[in-house]
Formats: sequence, structure tokens, C-alpha cells
Amino acid sequence: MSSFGNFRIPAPFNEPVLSYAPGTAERRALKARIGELSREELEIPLVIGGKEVRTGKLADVRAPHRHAHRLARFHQAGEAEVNAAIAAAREARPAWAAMPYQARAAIFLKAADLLAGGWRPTLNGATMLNQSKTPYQAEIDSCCEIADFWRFNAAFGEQILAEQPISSPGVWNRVEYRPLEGFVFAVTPFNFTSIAANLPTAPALMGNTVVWKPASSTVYSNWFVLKLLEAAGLPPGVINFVPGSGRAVGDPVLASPEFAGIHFTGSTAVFQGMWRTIAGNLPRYKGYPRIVGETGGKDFIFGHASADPDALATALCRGAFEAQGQKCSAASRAYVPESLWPRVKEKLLAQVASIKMGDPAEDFSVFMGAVIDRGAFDSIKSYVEFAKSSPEAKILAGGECDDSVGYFVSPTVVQVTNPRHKLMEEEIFGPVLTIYVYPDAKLDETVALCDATSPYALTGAIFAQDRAVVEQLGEKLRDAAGNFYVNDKPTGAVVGQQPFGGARASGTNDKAGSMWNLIRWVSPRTIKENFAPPTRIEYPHQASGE
Ligand SMILES: NC(=O)c1ccc[n+]([C@@H]2O[C@H](COP(=O)([O-])OP(=O)(O)OC[C@H]3O[C@@H](n4cnc5c(N)ncnc54)[C@H](O)[C@@H]3O)[C@@H](O)[C@H]2O)c1
Ligand SMILES: N[C@@H](CCC=O)C(=O)O
Repeated sequence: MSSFGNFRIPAPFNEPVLSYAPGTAERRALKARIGELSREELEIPLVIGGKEVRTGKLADVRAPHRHAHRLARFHQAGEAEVNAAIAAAREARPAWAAMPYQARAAIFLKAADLLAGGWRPTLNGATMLNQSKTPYQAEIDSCCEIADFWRFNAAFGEQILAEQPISSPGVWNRVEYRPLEGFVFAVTPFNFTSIAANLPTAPALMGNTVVWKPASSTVYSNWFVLKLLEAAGLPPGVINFVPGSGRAVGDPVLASPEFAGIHFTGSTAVFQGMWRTIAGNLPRYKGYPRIVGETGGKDFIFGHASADPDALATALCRGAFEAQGQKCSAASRAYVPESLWPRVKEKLLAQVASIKMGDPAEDFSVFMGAVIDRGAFDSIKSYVEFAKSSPEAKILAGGECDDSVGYFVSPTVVQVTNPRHKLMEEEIFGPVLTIYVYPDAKLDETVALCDATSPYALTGAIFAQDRAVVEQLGEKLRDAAGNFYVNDKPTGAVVGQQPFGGARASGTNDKAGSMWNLIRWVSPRTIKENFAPPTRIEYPHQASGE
């Protein structure tokens, strides 16, 4: 980009969601690409300073719905590779930081266009195979949300740079938004390919260089994100790809004096552990590292007697079971008034009974795939078993767990008599919805329970037609969710429309895909230039006379 024009970032737009309905071109292209991907097992290296590195410490990535199907083996990083990645980030930083903002943004804008075009079936196919997502769930994640992150972030970054102070006569005040001094550590979760794409690229857009640790279970789909960025022209060393176990990568990264910030999404326990490590390491860092983390949730739907019962039941079903309930935003606990329960129950159970579960990459008619891996399966199963043995819980639907072919947990609806039941409090991160039916007359105390029952505050939804009630619930549940929905399910936030993130134990609420997130990756420098600097030290009041 030359300096002979004030170039503007093209206006961002949300990538349209394709339908994949029978007979469509996108369906044919996706099926063909899934076929190709399924036939080839990858061996995935680390990528440090643009060079592939093989450690020989291999781990598998498998298709959750068919664990016999190995998608890839990947090389895992140890301390030596982490140190090499930090060195590569250091080396790449000066040229990357010096590149004009518009030139950096152009790489991500190009990546978005490549993704929306020829790369679409690859990213969606890889996500369907690796995260067991249906065509729709893959499309909104690994195509649309990634493209949206890249296009909107480019525009938000431009907005930040345009934010300038006023100047008095004879003075020109300026603020430059410098990248952080050091490297940024991006640590990404398994459940959204889009989050894996956003966490390293948001700090990179603002001029930082990055060490990226993907989740071990999804190194396969994440690998294609890296290849796409390379195809769009990302220079070597800007994002260094270092898969490996959490501690093996995390500990040496957090011990580095050059560590300048972490961009994390994952569980609350891991984030809190890393925060403690960072606090302990503080004296060795050059500055105060930026700590940005979006974490767990125990997301609620609160129904009022004035709600449309069919809309409420549908939101419960879609909100709880899409993507196997493995969205941090998934509806996990619900409060339904007695007066509405018979109709809601009937509709919900009919919808759940109609859910087809299976291999979503093979059979496009399924609604749910498998949960990500053995660890997730065992953990979710333990909650289902707990519900089965609890005198305060009754399983209304589902409750079957079968890992013979894939890690399948059927969509499970549990009714509890105790609103403080373990299943109402803890994040399960699977297809389990727990419902407490409350007496209509106890609305106020049930709302208070909803607010206080879990340590999280990520997403929440209320269903009511009575406007006064909508206002009242919005007020009383103000701090219970960072993303709050009225008469809609609590999942499916769209970049540019519903900036995403929660508070309390759910994270730092820096809102992924927003200006507020990008501001965390810069360290502003204020510059005052005086056009006529004084040449004498005296002030006018010192002159003689009255
Ligand atoms: N709030 C949000 O926006 C949001 C979005 C998606 C997922 N999530 C949350 O993520 C969780 C599910 O994802 P997950 O199972 O991948 O989470 P996780 O915490 O198990 O893992 C997240 C990442 O942290 C890494 N990690 C683990 N220990 C580490 C350590 N000591 N040092 C460095 N890295 C380490 C993992 O390898 C992985 O890459 C759920 O709790 C879900 O609610 C939150
Ligand atoms: N942003 C996604 C959730 C991301 C967490 O897993 C949603 O709104 O459903």
C-alpha cells in the first residue's frame, strides 16, 4: 500500500449462509470434498517461521462419529519447539509491525474471500469430519463466522486507528496504536473452527506476531485454517503453529520474558490456572501481559407464563442440542412455569424424538453428530448416570450413551425438582438439558435463583410476550449473561450483530469480533508535536507591573 492515498477498508458484510439443500451446487461440492478428505490421512507438522517441523512425537486426530477413522497424525511440540516459535515470532515482528495496517488487513480480507469461494468445501468438510458437525453447523462456523471475523475485524481495526485526540492551536496531538512489545499466545478450543481462526488472527491484524496452540482434538480442521492463511499471503513467522499438550506448550510460553498477552478460549479451570501462572511469573515479564479469555457457561432459558410455548420449546431443543450441545452458549438449564409446562413438554419431547443422530459427513439428514472425544463422552456420561441415580431428577428423553462406533450421546432432557441440583449448576458441555418447573406464583424467587445458581454469566434467554415482564426480567438478569436474548435461543451470535462474550466465571468479556477485543492487542502511544516550542521559561504573570 502506498502512502499516496487514505485507503478505506471495504464495508464489511455477513457472509450469506448457504443451504446445502438437495440439488444445490454447494451440496455437490461439499460431498465431493468430504469424499476426497476422507480418503487421505494427513501427517501434520508444526509450522515455525514458515518452516515445517517434525518432532516424531505423534498423536492422532479421529472422526468423533467413527473413531476408527483416523483423519491425521500430528507432531507435538516440546520446550525446544516452543522456544523456536517464540524466536520466529520475535524475528518476524519488526517487518510485520512496520507493514501498513491496510496491507496487513488485505491479507485477512483476501483469506475471507478465498474461504467464501474455493476453500469453502475444504474448511466445512474438515470441520464436519473433525468436529462431527452437520452441513449447517459447519457452514455457520468454518465458513461464515471465519469470513465475518476477518472482514469485520479489518473494519474495526481501522476504526481504532481513526480514533485521534483533539489538538490546540500550534500543536498536533496524535495517537499511534502500537502492537504489544513481545508475542501473543493464542490458545484455542476444539468446538469452533472460527474461534481457532480468530484468536491468532485478531492480534496479528493489529501488528502482533503470535504463537498458536490449537486444541489437540481438532488439529486437523485447524491445519486448513493455517494453509488458507498462507494461501492468502500471511508472511512466515507471523503465526507459528505449535500443537501439543497444554502444559508442554503452555508452561514454556508463559515462562518467556517476551510473553505479552494471551488470547484464550476454553474452559474456566484452564484459564484460571493460566492466570495464576502468569501472576506468578509477573516479575520476569517486560510489561503487564494482556489476559483475554472467554470460558465456560451454564446458559439458561427462562420462560414466563406469557411466552409462546411452541417458540420456547423450539429454542430449548435447538439451543440445547445443535452441535451436540458443545457450544459454550448452549441452553443447558431452563425454568418453565407450571402453567406452560404441559404444552412445552409435549412439543419439546416430540421434537427431541424426531432428532436423527449419526455421521453428519456421510448422511446430510442427521441433526446431531457425536461428541468430540473419549474424555468428553465419559464426562457427559457421568452426568447422565448421576441424573439416573438422583432421586431429585427424572430423565424425560434420551440418556443413552454409545461409544461402540463413535462417541454418541443421545439428546437428553432431565427434569429436576431441586433448582440447585448439580445438573442445574455445572457446565456439562454436551447434549443434556435440565429443566426446573416452577410455580407461576414464585416468579420473583425463581428469577433470583436463575441469577444466582451458577458461577457463570455467558448467555441467557427469556421468553415472554408481556412487555412489562420482558423489561423486568431484563433488569433482574442484567449481570447473569454477557449475551442476552429475548424470545430467541441463546446460541448463534453473529459477528457484527451480537458481539460475543460473558462475565463472572465466563471470561473477561472482551467481546470476540469487536473493536473492544482488538483494543486489547495494542498499546497506544500518545504523541504531542509542538509547532512553536517556547524559548523562555518565564510566564506572563511574572512580568512587572499591575
Ligand atoms: N466463552 C466462549 O466464547 C467459549 C467459546 C468456546 C468454548 N468455550 C469453552 O471451552 C470449553 C470447551 O473447549 P475445550 O474442551 O477445548 O477447553 P479446554 O480448556 O480443555 O482447552 C482449551 C485449550 O487450552 C489448552 N490447554 C489446556 N491446558 C493448558 C495449559 N496448561 N496451558 C496452555 N494451554 C492449555 C487446550 O489444549 C486447548 O487448546 C468449554 O468450557 C466451553 O464453554 C467458551
Ligand atoms: N458464538 C457462538 C458460541 C461460541 C462458543 O462455543 C454462539 O453464539 O453460539
